[in-house]
Amino acid sequence: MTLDLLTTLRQQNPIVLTLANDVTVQDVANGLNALGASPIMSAEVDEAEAMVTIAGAVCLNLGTLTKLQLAQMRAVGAAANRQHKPVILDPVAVGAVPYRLQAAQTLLRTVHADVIRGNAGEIAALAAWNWQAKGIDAGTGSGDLVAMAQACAQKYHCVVVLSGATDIVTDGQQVVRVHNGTELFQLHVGSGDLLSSLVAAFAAVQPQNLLAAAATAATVLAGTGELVAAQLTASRPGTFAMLLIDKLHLVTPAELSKIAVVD
Ligand SMILES: Nc1ncnc2c1ncn2[C@@H]1O[C@H](COP(=O)(O)OP(=O)(O)OP(=O)(O)O)[C@@H](O)[C@H]1O
Ligand SMILES: Cc1ncsc1CCO
Ligand SMILES: [Mg+2]
Repeated sequence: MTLDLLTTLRQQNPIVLTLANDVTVQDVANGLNALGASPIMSAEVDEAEAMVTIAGAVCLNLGTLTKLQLAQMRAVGAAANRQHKPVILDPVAVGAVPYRLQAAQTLLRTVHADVIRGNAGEIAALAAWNWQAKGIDAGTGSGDLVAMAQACAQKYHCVVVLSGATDIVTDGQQVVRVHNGTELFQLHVGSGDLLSSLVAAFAAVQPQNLLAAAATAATVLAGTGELVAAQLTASRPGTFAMLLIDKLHLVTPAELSKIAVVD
């Protein structure tokens, strides 16, 4: 993991195609843009191939899925696999809604996800581990989160980012833990959606090392949130969300290096 990748990202300004959810689409677009990537969203299956051609990576977010959107995700995902563009999957709420878990599993049979980014409840569901997810939130469960993330990565032959108080990034063997962050992320809906699209942005500039790309994305978002939280005198989720966008634009690799707790 190197934070110099943030400088590369800002120099290259990669196009990130996100098939977003209806709830957080604007936060995701603004977060990507503020950091230094170039967001594009799409809702039309017929433009799938052309969209993937101009993108450096794609993020498929299941947050408000419909049958139409699933068909679009199959088309975009297949095109990205063919064109060797990294595919990031955000399996929103698959731990809470069986329909979603089935939809994600079906999608993963035809599309290879290079990175899956989810909270503990979502990764547990994909790995078929016992857990009680709650809606879009991680929910409760016990067990070794690292082993769970590794099991999911091995099952789907991909990198997994299991986010939470500690973000766990693994390719099934190697493990990177990012200990930065702030509880304010949990009060701002869509922090995870943004993380998934930032993973895509870093994957676009470092496609040959997705473990490092994902770990850098996790460190940049968690570290930036931590820097913002340190400036707030009370728990203010609205202000946090606004200042987070500003700080994603201004934060430097040197600033993040000083506070990063990564092992
Ligand atoms: N308790 C916590 N302490 C510190 N940071 C946290 C905590 N919980 C989550 N984060 C950070 O929040 C970001 C989003 O992760 P999270 O696990 O909340 O995603 P999510 O559940 O998919 O969120 P959402 O559903 O709102 O999109 C990550 O950068 C993670 O490090
Ligand atoms: C609240 C919510 N519902 C579906 S997606 C979403 C945003 C968090 O992923
Ligand atoms: Mg989420």
